[in-house]
Amino acid sequence: MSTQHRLELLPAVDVRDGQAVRLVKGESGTETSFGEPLTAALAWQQAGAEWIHLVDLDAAFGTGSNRELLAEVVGRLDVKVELSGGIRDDDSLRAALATGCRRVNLGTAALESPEWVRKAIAEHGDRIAVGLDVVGTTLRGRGWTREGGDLYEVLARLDADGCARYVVTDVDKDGTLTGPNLQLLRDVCAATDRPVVASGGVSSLADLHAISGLVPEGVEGAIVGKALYEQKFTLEEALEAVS
Ligand SMILES: O=C(O)c1ccccc1N[C@@H]1O[C@H](COP(=O)(O)O)[C@@H](O)[C@H]1O
Repeated sequence: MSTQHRLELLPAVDVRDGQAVRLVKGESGTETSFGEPLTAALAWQQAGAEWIHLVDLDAAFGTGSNRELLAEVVGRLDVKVELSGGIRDDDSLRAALATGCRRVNLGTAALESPEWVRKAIAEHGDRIAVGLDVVGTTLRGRGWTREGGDLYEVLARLDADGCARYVVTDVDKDGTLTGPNLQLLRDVCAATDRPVVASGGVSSLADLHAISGLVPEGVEGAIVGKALYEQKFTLEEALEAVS
C-alpha cells in the first residue's frame, strides 16, 4: 500500500531516427513526428515536469540506436529522467546509468535474461525499474513484437528479486487516446507491494483523475504521451489536476 498521495506525471519523449515521435499501440510505422527530442523535453521541463520518460525506440525495436542523442538530452535536463529502450546487457546498462538518469526501465531483458536482471537489481537498487508491457496478461518484448510470458509469473519472480517498481503498459491502449486500463493497474497493484507507474491510453484530465484514484492502491505515477503532444490538455493543467 502506498503512502504517497499525489500522482507523479512523466511526460514521454520517445525517439526514433533522432526525432520525438508517438506510435499507435507501439507499432513500427505508425510514427507521428513531433520534432527535436531536446526541444520537447525542455518544453515539458519548462512546463513544470518533475520527470521525463525518455525512450530509445530504435534500440527497443533493434533498428538502431539514439544513445548519444539521449545522453545529450539527459545531460541538458535538470529534472529526473526514466530512460528506456534497448537496455539489455552490461554495456547498454552502464551507458544508460552514466547519462545521469535517475532510473532505467528494463523490458526485454526482464523476460529473456532473468539472471542478468537479478544482478542489475542487486547492484543498482531503485535505479532499476522493469517495464511490464502487456497484451491481456501476456508480456511483450523486443519492440512489443514477441511474447514473453505471463504477467503475474514474471511479476512474482521480479518481486522476489527485489525489483523496486514497475512501469505497466497496456500495449493495446498505448497511443490510442482511449483511456487507461484501470482494471489492469488495480490487478497489478493487488499482486505486488511495489509502486506502479501507469502507461498507455491517457486522453484527458478525467483519465488522470481516475489514475490518481489508484494512488492508495499503489499507483505512483502516470506516463503521458500523445495527449500532451496533441494538446488534449497542457502539462500545467495536468499537474494542477493531480495536485
Ligand atoms: O514506448 C513505446 O511506444 C514502445 C513501443 C515499442 C517498444 C517499446 C516501447 N517503449 C518502451 O521501451 C522499453 C523496452 O525496451 P527493451 O525491451 O528493454 O529494449 C520499455 O520501457 C517500453 O515501455
